[in-house]
Amino acid sequence: MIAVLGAGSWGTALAIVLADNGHDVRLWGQRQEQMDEINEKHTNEKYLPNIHLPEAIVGYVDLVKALEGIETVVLAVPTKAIRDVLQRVRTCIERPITIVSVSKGIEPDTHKRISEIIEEEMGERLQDVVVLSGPSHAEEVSLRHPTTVAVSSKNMDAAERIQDLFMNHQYFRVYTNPDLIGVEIGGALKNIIALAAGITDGLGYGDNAKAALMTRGLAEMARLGSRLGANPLTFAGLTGIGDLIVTCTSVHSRNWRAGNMLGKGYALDDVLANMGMVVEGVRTTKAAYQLAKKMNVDMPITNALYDVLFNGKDVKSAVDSLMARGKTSELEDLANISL
Ligand SMILES: NC(=O)C1=CN([C@@H]2O[C@H](COP(=O)(O)OP(=O)(O)OC[C@H]3O[C@@H](n4cnc5c(N)ncnc54)[C@H](OP(=O)(O)O)[C@@H]3O)[C@@H](O)[C@H]2O)C=CC1
Ligand SMILES: O=C(CO)COP(=O)(O)O
Repeated sequence: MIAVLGAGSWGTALAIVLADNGHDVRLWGQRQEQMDEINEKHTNEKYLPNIHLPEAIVGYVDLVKALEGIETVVLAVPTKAIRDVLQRVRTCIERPITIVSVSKGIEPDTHKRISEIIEEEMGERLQDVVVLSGPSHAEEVSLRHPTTVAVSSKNMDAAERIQDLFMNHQYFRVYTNPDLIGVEIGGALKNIIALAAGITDGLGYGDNAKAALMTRGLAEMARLGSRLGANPLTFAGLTGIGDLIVTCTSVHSRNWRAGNMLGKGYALDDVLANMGMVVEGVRTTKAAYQLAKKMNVDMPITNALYDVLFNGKDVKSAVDSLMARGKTSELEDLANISL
């Protein structure tokens, strides 16, 4: 029995994987009518339209009941809700639990990764935290289309247990990667680049601009990541370039879609109000901007996006100012290693 906290797109899609793998799943959400829909109709139309959910998924609105006797919890709420949800979880459990973190972001102001927030909030009530990340749109996972992700943890035995839980030999393939920092930083920062890629698409620029953003975006992801202690090679893997590709090139991506609307001239508040789902890249842009300043790491795309999102800079001038920068070498400061 596994509990999945957060009945949005990703929590529900991962509940399907777990149910397909033979597990009973308690899917916890905060709205009674949504849990009734899951239990009576076996659907979650708002987040995964036209998908029939396996009957092994049972919706719970009562967190105490959802967590009764549970040892493994998948945490699938937006990053801004994580502290609040964990503070409630802590009071509901009697023994330490393993938490699988599947949310992607960095916290503004504290600059903590999600696994660090989980450790801080759970204290002694935490057995292990395992991060699951990679190129994986919920919409495609729920259709059982072939998908690959990676898991990482400070305790790789725990990561392997979670690999076994999620991996199946039909459509969901799970790799391990011991580089916890790289896995989390890649998954968080790719959302910034996806917003930027959406903007250039919205402005009507073509494939050259998008390839430039993705490549130079990956360079700045690796630059900050390696300064934080990540292995630069992780950025060439599923949780780096893999997730960057899927997020920058897919209409499923909420970050790309939000960027696309900004590129077409819509205001940020209207874009977010109309999305109806989380756009993590906005909050992560603030965190990465602050972190890059603090650590003196050059992140031109992140800085340009920060100006668009938080200083009202017009999108076209943000792209123009990126192109107007002084000359540099492609490999300069690419990673915190000597080349
Ligand atoms: N969607 C995807 O394909 C993927 C998403 N992710 C990551 O997973 C995380 C969750 O994203 P996703 O599922 O897509 O988001 P959605 O916007 O689809 O769903 C968010 C869910 O979280 C719930 N929620 C929000 N705030 C709270 C709260 N305070 N307490 C309890 N529940 C809350 C919402 O409930 P309600 O409906 O009641 O508002 C909703 O069920 C994000 O960090 C995202 O980056 C990672 C990989 C793939
Ligand atoms: O992380 C994701 C795919 O791997 C989902 O991206 P979006 O949040 O942009 O939809």
